Amino acid sequence: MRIFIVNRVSGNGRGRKVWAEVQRILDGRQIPYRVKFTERRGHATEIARCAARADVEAVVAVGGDGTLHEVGNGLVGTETPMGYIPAGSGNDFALAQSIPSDPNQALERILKHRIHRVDTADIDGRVMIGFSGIGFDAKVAETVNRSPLKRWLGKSIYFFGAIQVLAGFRPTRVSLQVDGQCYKYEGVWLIAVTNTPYYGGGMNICPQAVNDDGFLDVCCVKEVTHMQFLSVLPAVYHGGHVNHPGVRMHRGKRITIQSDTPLVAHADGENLGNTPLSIQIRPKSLSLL
Ligand SMILES: Nc1ncnc2c1ncn2[C@@H]1O[C@H](COP(=O)(O)OP(=O)(O)OP(=O)(O)O)[C@@H](O)[C@H]1O
Repeated sequence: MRIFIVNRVSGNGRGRKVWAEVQRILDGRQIPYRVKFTERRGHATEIARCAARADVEAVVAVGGDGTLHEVGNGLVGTETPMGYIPAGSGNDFALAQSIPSDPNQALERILKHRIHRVDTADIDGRVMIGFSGIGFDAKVAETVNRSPLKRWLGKSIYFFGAIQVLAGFRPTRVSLQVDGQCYKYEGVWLIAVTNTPYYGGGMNICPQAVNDDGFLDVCCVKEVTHMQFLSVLPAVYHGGHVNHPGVRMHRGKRITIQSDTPLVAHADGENLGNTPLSIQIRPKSLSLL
C-alpha cells in the first residue's frame, strides 16, 4: 500500500488540485492507496515516520519543497521509498531529479517503483534533502515564506524577494570549514550547501552538485558590491556565476560555518535558525522513486 501525504495549501492551493488529479487516476485504475492531509508545519514528518514504521510500500509527498523536506525527514535512514509529486511554488528538487511537473507523469514514475538511494545531510538536528543556505538566500526564503504574495506570484516571488532583501542586506565576515580546511572570507553574502543544483525557483547555484556522490557542493558569494551582486544574479539561473571573481566553489563531506554577525539559514527553503551551524553528508540515506 502507498501512502500519499498531501499539503493542500502548497503552491497557492495547487496541492489540492494536483491531489484531485492524482486521486482520479488512482481510483480510475483501481490502485489501492491511503491519503493523509497535512494540518500544520511538521505534520508531514510525523505521518511519514509512522508510515515507515508500518512498513508501507512507499510514501508519496504531494506539495512543494517544504513538504518534500518534511516527508524526507520522516523517512531518512529507513528503507521506505519516497515518491514526490510537485505542487509547490519553487519545486527545485523536482527540477534537479527530472521529476515531471505533470501529476500524471510524476505518478507514473512512482508506480514504476525504481528505487534510487540518494544523499541527504544532517544540519542542526534536521535533515536537508536537496539544498540549504545561509545569509542572503535564507533571508529571501524567510521573506518569501512570510509574504502573502507567495500565493499569487509563483516562482517569480523569489526574484522579487531578492530585490526586497537586497537594499537592507549587510555582508559579514565568515569562517568556513570544509573537511577541516579553514577559509576566512570577508564580506560574505551567502553560502549555499547543496546535494542538488537548484534552489530559489530554478537558480542553478551549484551546477556540479550530484546527489549520490557522497559530497556536498558549496557556493560562497563574497566581496561584491550591492550593484555587482544584483548584476550577477541573472547569471545564476544558467550557472554562469561560478567563474565570477566574487564566487568560490568547494566540495566536501563536513561543512561548518561561523559568522561575525548571525546569519539566517534554511534547509530546502524551510527556515532553520542562525549561524553557527554544521552540515554533514549522509551518503545514500534516502530511497527515492
Ligand atoms: N495545513 C497546513 N496549513 C498551513 N501550513 C501548512 C499546512 N500543511 C503544511 N504546511 C506548511 O506549508 C509550508 C509550505 O509548504 P511547501 O513548501 O510544500 O509549499 P510551497 O511553499 O508552496 O512550495 P515551495 O517550497 O516549493 O515554494 C511548509 O512549511 C509546511 O510545513
